[in-house]
Amino acid sequence: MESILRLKEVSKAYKKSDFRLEQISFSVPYGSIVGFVGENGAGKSTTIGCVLNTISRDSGSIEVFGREMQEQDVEIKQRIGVVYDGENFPGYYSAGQLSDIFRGIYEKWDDALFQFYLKEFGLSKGQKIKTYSKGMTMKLAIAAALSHHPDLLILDEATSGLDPSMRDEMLDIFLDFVGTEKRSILFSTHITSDLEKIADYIVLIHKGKILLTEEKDKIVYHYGVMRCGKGQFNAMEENDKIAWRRRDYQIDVLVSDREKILKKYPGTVVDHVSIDELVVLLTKGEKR
Ligand SMILES: Nc1ncnc2c1ncn2[C@@H]1O[C@H](COP(=O)(O)OP(=O)(O)OP(=O)(O)O)[C@@H](O)[C@H]1O
Repeated sequence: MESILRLKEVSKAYKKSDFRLEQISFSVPYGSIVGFVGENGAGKSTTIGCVLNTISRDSGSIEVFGREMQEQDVEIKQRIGVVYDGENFPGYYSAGQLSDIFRGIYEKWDDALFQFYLKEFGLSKGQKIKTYSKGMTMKLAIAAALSHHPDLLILDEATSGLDPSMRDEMLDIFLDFVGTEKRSILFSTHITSDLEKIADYIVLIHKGKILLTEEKDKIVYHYGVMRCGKGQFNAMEENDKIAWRRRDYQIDVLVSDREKILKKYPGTVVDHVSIDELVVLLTKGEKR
């Protein structure tokens, strides 16, 4: 399948900490939303920094729109929209002033679309950004990122400051965005319920390594968690256990094919797994 973004064996070590990204490989196919998950400090922002060339990688390759991004690749950067958690713009500007600046930077800057989003998100054009609430600055950053018609949208915790109804509205906007099959989103977030709603793939990073790349529907519909006692756990074939956590009275075992496990071990309880529980089992659990 063709990809809008492809990372191959990307590694990065920081001089001032022990953290290292180790051989990160994953792809973002055209027309898809890829959820990028992992605990605090797992390496999500570092990976995104490598993609955007704000952090220099030590080795590996990154292809965007089918070609390797160079350091000052203006053409590729025109086609990427980025939203960070936190300060995206200097606070002394107003949304109206931002629009004047972006008109000069982005070839495809769309004033009408930007005005539309400002209205839609209830943002005033003249108010200084530093007087916005956190949610308002995030909405503004998303509006600005969408208004230069990017083909790839990179969201680094971009929705964490939004209330549930606003997040829901944003998810619809993101789904519309990828609807044409020509655009994609790399969506890093801790709010995995949002990914359950809109992601096509989940990429899990842990301590700088990719632990899982999987279709979201497979996780939601096929994976499961078997709740078993010691006897049931010991009777299970090793190959059926992906990861497990021992609790006081039961052991939770992550399995990749819920239906198969239910048939193979009759009378057992195998729940559907949420992305949150999957992440916990894979990052904190024991493995074969
Ligand atoms: N400039 C830097 N120098 C040294 N270490 C750094 C630097 N930037 C980040 N790190 C370290 O790299 C690790 C990964 O950080 P990163 O921000 O990529 O994680 P993350 O998955 O985005 O976390 P979070 O979910 O908390 O945002 C952390 O241990 C962090 O301390």
